Amino acid sequence: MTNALRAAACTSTSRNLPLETRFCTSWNHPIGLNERFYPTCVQGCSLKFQNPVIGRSPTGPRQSDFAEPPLQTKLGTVPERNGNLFFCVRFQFSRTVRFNPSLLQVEFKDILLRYSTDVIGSVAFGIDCNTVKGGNDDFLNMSRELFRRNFIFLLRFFLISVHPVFVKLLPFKRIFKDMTEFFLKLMSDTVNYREKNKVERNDFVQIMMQLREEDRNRSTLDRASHVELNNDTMAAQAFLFFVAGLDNVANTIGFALHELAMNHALQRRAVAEIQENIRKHGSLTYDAVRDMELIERIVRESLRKYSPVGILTRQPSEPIKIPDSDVVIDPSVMVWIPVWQAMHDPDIFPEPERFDPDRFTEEAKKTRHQYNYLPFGEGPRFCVAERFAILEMKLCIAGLLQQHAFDAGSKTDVKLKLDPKTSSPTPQNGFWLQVTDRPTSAL
Ligand code: HEM
Repeated sequence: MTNALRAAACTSTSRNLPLETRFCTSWNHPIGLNERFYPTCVQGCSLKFQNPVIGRSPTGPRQSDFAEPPLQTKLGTVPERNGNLFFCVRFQFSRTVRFNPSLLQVEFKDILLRYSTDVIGSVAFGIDCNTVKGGNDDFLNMSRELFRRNFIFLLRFFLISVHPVFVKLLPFKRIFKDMTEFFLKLMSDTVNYREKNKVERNDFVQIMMQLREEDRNRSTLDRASHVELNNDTMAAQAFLFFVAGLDNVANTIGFALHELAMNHALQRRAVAEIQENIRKHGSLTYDAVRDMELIERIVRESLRKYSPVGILTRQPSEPIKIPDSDVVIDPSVMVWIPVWQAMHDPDIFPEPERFDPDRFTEEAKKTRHQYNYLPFGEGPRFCVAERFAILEMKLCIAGLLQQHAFDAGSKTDVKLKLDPKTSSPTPQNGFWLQVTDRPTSAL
């Protein structure tokens, strides 16, 4: 048994994860940077992994980049993407109606992947991919390639989960040569175009360009303490967003839609909340989406029941004793934190297979330890884009429910079969749903 597996085994027997308050200070991300492969976009050797001891790189994204008000302005481009999404659903809808009037069914997995690709393309790379409308397929092909479930994908995932040394040993840069070159060129073209034409957009590329400018004005000594932001490191950073923000988002929305289709009472409550907030704010604005508490609880419950992340990997920066035991985790040990298991523990979330957004009311949350629910991780390495992702998903669900009613159709797997070949829950047969137009009188 490897050290990592041993540590995982001992944490999984402990219901109160041994993270406690020192989670934020005493646990590092175990994957280190390997200069030789830097900046291989593909293996995430981006600024994220710059310095596992210090935590986030000073030039990497900051949580504040995703907090209001910048979040509000970044989201400005998302309704536009939502517009395309509705167009796509309508297109599929009219096509199915035309070909087979009895089967008004739409497969959402592909549409949602296109939606999240368009959002990340716009937010992280500053380009309009329009994949939902069948535009830039290069970008979409990259996302499909990235999540292709083949032997290399599984091997790569398994090996880097077991030990960070595999990030150093495996020639990822060579294996994913085309992908690496694609993203490096994309970033350098975008930055060069903006510099030449003095274009400014409200997106992540702009933030990185500003940080690079600030960095240039720092002293040489100051600059030497971290990696320089240049087109390559910016591409690596944006690529991390690309990896982190596609499948997770698409699947979480898909599972939520599936559960809403199976539970009409819940769907009616959700639609009532959407109607109320659209009436209050005039349309599906940022404020309207922010105020939708039930939709947020639906997203959070989808993240609990179908968490895209099964384990978190950490390495203690000092020996850590597991409370109420004689187990001490040595800093040389890599630890797997079984977040999936905690979120399916019947003592913490009774009847864990039941989809119940009310587990996330303020009162219900007070009854649990905060580390029992970790879909976005915790501590210095937690997901920088949590708030952004939640809003992106809420906006998509609210927009779809505003226009359509969802139901199970003949192609729907009422009890979704999950694909055993994937590292995060993915429905084997996609998200087939029966879709009907919601009468305008309902809104
Ligand atoms: C359903 C949506 C998402 C889930 C469940 C999710 C989950 C996570 C988790 C668990 C981590 C921490 C990994 C660890 O502890 O090792 C993480 C990190 C990260 N996520 Fe997300 N994420 C989501 C969406 C996004 C999106 C949309 C973006 C980009 C726009 C994003 C960007 C990042 C980045 C940059 C990190 C690395 C943070 C760092 O270590 O500095 N994520 N995410």
